[in-house]
Amino acid sequence: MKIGIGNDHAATELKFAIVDYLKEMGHEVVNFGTDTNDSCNYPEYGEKVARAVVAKEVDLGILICGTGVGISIAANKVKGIRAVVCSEPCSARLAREHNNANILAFGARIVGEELAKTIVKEYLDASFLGGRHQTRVDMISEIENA
Ligand SMILES: O=C(CO)[C@H](O)[C@H](O)COP(=O)(O)O
Repeated sequence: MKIGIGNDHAATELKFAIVDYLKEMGHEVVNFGTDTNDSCNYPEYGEKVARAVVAKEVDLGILICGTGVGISIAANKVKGIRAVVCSEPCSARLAREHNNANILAFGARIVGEELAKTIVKEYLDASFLGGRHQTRVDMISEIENA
């Protein structure tokens, strides 16, 4: 898959580790994040990845800030985005299976590198189950269109 990744200054090292991990797994990665530790503003990167996802320039997005919270809030302002913050792998898998989440977010100040990799793997290995879950995802889209 082609994965868009974005991060702020709190998550630069973890971003590099996740980029390497994604490439090891055979994914193509587009880096929209900062590559330095200089203080910056997470909404910029959340929006960039979100717009790439809705434009289908990438298949899915991964966002990392200090907590994963702010950057996912920013991404969720873009129509069509279902960004989720996950600090453990079960939620990451179910976010894909039930919610068809198109962006995974987590916090570099919350999860360590190995846990982050497990969260990413569970998310990417899962597939949307459709059925009753499609009905609910459609209802979320209707809220956006109201
Ligand atoms: O987690 C975040 C947003 O949810 C940011 O990474 C965090 O707020 C940055 O904080 P600071 O400027 O103090 O490094």
